[in-house]
Amino acid sequence: MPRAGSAPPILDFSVFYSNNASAKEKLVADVRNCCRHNGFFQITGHNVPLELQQKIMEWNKRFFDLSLEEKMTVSKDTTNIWNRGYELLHSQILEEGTLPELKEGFYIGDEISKSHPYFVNKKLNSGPNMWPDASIMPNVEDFKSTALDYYSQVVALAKDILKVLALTLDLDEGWFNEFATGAVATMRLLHYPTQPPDSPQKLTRGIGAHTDFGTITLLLQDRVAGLQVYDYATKEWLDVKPTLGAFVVNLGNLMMRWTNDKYISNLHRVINVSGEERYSIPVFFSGNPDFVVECLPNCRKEGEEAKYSPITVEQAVLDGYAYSYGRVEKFKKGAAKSDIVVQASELAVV
Ligand SMILES: O=C(O)CCC(=O)C(=O)O
Ligand SMILES: [Fe+2]
Repeated sequence: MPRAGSAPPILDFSVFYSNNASAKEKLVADVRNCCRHNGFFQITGHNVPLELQQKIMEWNKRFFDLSLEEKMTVSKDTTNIWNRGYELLHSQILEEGTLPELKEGFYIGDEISKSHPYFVNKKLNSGPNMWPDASIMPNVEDFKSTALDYYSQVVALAKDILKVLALTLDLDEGWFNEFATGAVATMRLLHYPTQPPDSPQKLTRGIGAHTDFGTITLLLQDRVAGLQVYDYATKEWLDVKPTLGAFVVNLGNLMMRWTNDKYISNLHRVINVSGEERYSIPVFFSGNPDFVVECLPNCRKEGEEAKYSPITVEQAVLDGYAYSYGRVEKFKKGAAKSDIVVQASELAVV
């Protein structure tokens, strides 16, 4: 476990909070295997209540049900200097050679003010959240408190998962504490309209094949499938079917870098051909922006070189953003259009 060709397993995280040492050891071993295999696993038995997951998912739907004009009142491009608020359909291309993505989003982070040092110093695009006006969204206070409660509980869970990850690497359980203090994490509500039947199959993506830029991502899916993880052994895309109450956890590029590629930050994508609207909520845990990530002590042998040079969390994550959003700019200017068909058909994995 896990075998080649099998979807990310569901692990019972409740043993982390128990006194059962052998069950905890088994959890650590299972997580370690997943990290080495494809960097994906799912967890149930965590402390985030099902009702809270369902409530934020309801708000997710209600937000995207607003008219375009209403959503544009909290557009992230009206500020264009920090990464909060509404993002239009077709704003990203994460997979080279595919069309702008069939998804819209709403970015939320820590509820900070304009005097917060992370905003003043433009740390990792942090800034005040943008909430719709009550004239547009009655009961917006409930949206806000639900979103912030959910956000803080998922961030707390991410910190517990980091403790398990430390144990998988034979490090002290608190090894990531300093990195996790003052951490930046970003949550996005996502809506994937169903793919129109006449859209080009090979070029259309809800989100193109990509790896996440940060450290770990905790994803909540609603009941509509569409998420797929690439399996290198079988060269197949594996469906990650939604499971009530479960979080999908995956490692990001920073964790791969940190472990000298011992752990995998894996390709995944969303294609929504279900005929239904799909909603999901990833929380991207980046870490303290100023923390310097360098090869962990026991992830290379004596005398062996680290594959990557040390980098701050901030630099690593911003590089990832520039890469994906830059591609859309290129596309809009028409520069990439002639390449699209060729590149997409060359992909071994479409
Ligand atoms: O919506 C999903 O299921 C996946 C989202 C995702 O991979 C991302 O936002 O990075
Ligand atoms: Fe992702």
